[in-house]
Amino acid sequence: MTKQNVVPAEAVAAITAAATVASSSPLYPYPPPRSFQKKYVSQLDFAGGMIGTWVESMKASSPTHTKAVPAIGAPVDEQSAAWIMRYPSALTKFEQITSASKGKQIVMFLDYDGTLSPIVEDPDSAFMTDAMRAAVRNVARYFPTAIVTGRCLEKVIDFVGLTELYYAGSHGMDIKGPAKPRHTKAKAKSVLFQPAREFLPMIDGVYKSLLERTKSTAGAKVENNKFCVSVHFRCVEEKSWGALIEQVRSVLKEYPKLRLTQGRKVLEIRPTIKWDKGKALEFLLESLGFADCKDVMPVYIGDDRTDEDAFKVLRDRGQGLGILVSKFPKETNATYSLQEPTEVKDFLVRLVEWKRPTMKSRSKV
Ligand SMILES: O=P(O)(O)OC[C@H]1O[C@H](O[C@H]2O[C@H](CO)[C@@H](O)[C@H](O)[C@H]2O)[C@H](O)[C@@H](O)[C@@H]1O
Repeated sequence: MTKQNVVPAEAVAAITAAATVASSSPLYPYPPPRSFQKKYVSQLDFAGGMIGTWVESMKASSPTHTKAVPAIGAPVDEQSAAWIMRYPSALTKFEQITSASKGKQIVMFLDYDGTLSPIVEDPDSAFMTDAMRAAVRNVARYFPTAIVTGRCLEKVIDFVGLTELYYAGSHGMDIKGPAKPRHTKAKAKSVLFQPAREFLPMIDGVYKSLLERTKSTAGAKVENNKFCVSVHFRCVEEKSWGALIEQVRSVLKEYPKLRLTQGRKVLEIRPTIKWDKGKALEFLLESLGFADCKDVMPVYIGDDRTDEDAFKVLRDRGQGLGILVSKFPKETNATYSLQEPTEVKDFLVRLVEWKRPTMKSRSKV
């Protein structure tokens, strides 16, 4: 797990300060400022006085006043225009993306919630549409494709329903490949990797304790994601967020080997190992035989803080590109943006349409 997902006390203070600025700025702090990312890798600072700052962090990551980026063709205000110049739409820059991929194998990495499925109140009802499923299926015919998610493997495979994909569940801590890999350069073998296996009994224990401890908070939902646990506060009244974080704190103080990070109206509890979606991306590229390969172009599409780890890996490698799914201007390590899952679907469909004639004309040569 990298530093940028951890939201320790001092970073939270910075977030709070930045959030004040955010009322006059189009950007809300996401991820926390870099100066605060380095120091805190695994500690969970939950001293009594920090509850308030956690609540501030929860508010800062759930903005309600930020202006949405206007849809393509709609009038654009100055601030959104500056953001969209910096992170242009992957649809309007489609040709730029495809020409960058000339001579290279695209490998597609897709986050699930907020990327393939719209964000909904009930995590068990976050279904993807049939049209999205068809788009992902078609993409996987032409490019090796992996779903990289905070969800547990079983649930996301159930939601997606495509056996031909690679899956990295539990924020990359549970990786599984298709039974019959199609595109791999490496000798075909099924991939299975679980770097946090030893944490399974601990995660089970913390899940049960969190279920018990948070049951008095109306709307709170605890989800067991096998190698990590999510505590959802989307349906918790804001006035109860402090009580909820205190309940989570009281459980986690018994588990120094676990840490707390934050996603979209969700608190995520996971092992302190240095493993994240970025590491999962690198692992999968290696498994596919593209470890030190120059002619590969990984494309990662995601909407959440945890996806920033993968965007950053691509930036640091100087290879491939990240596409942030967001209706709101955010700081990001991605290169391009898309506003919502329907635009993700449109992008995937265009990619297949672009690849299909290329494949046909090649086969005639
Ligand atoms: O890595 P992801 O695939 O983006 O998973 C991150 C979390 O996604 C889910 O929660 C989010 O989506 C829910 C359904 O739309 C929504 O109700 C919730 O507020 C969001 O945070 C999932 O339920 C979590 O376990 C994942 O950690």
